Amino acid sequence: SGRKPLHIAGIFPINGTGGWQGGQACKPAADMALEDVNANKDLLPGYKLHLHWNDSECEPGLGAAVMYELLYKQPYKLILLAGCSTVCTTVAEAAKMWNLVVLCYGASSPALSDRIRFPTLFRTHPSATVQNPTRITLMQKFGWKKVAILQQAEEVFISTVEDLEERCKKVSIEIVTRQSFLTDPNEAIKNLKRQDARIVIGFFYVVAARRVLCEVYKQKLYGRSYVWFFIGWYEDNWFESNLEAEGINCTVEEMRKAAEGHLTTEALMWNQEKNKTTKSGWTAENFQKRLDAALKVDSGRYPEGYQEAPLAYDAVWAVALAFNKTMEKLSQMGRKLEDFNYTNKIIADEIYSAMDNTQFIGISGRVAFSSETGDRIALTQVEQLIDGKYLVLGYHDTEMNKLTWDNRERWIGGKVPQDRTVIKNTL
Ligand SMILES: CC1(C)CO[C@@H](CC(=O)O)CN1
Repeated sequence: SGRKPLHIAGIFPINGTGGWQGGQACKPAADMALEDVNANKDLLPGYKLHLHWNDSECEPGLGAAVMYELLYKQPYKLILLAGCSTVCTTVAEAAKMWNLVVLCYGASSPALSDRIRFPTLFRTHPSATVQNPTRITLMQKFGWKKVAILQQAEEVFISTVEDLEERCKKVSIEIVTRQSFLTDPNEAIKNLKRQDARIVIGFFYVVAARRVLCEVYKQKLYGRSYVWFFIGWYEDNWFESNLEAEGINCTVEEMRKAAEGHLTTEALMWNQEKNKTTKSGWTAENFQKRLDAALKVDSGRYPEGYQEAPLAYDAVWAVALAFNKTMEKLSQMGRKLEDFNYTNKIIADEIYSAMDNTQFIGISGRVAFSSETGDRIALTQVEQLIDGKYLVLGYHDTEMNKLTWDNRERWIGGKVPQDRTVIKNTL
């Protein structure tokens, strides 16, 4: 095609069993974006983006080895895409030695917001802390000033809870107790009961969530006097699947009873205006049809990372838009993007500032990065499990601190549960 190549590196978690194998859907989504970007006449005229990639299996050690290989093998790469928090932590900490911008499409860990440790990191995947302002807004909306925390002892949850505690303090919401567990939640839940916790914010992966829910049933910490917040990105029927396999000694019925009425918060990864055309020319709806065909999901089996596929697609678009801006700027300085060779700080700084200012409407919604942390700015969604089905209750825009609410919430006792035992005056 006679177009000059612009080489980028990509690390995707595809095989392996530990962590998140989201590359299974994110790599095909990135390929779709490359196709669209290279077919777009207005973008990178005279150039073609080339993606050189490998599998990290969501293992940081393998991710580091794959990164060195991608960087040391000619040709030089201009930017590094990566997924999985553990891999992004490793590659983003090293990337500054090559003056490389790193763009993570699948990393939720709050630790990655540390600009000192990760000076060149950007993410199209929101940090897990993006849900905290939404949790606070819900507590204020329903008048809950005393809440409890139940968390699994994992780095991502520890730093998310620390952020939530800081935010609660600022608005004088009291954390009556913070219980954590490694794999068995029973003792922690017993402590919640002992402290008469009524509003509990949960932070755990889905396997632990099933153990929590069964123990909540056994200890009767559910129903009209309790509100549980769970993370919203578990699969829809998480509370009634895998019970045998995971040795959960509750029936589906008991799990449903304990789960009824709980709230969830999650970051939005698919543009809610399904038929609004995005920068790529696709609507989220048509993108989904195209992705389903590419992944052959007619069998109903969705590969891991399906939820996050728009984040990988938009990451490639962000690279193309940032490179476009960089090339224009560099040509005024008599330099060329393709001359970048890991030591040219001037070109590296132009790539950085172009990425920092990149904003567009993507398949995952408005894409923009916070200047102080490189974090994705995102909307969150609130759902409630009503009659065993998740219902969207509303959306929260953390930037504008605006809650869009449909008033569809339902409480088992017909009224909002209290955050503590209300002592009726006996007079
Ligand atoms: C929402 C989820 C599942 C959170 O973990 C991300 C993976 C990671 O942070 O390692 C992928 N997206």
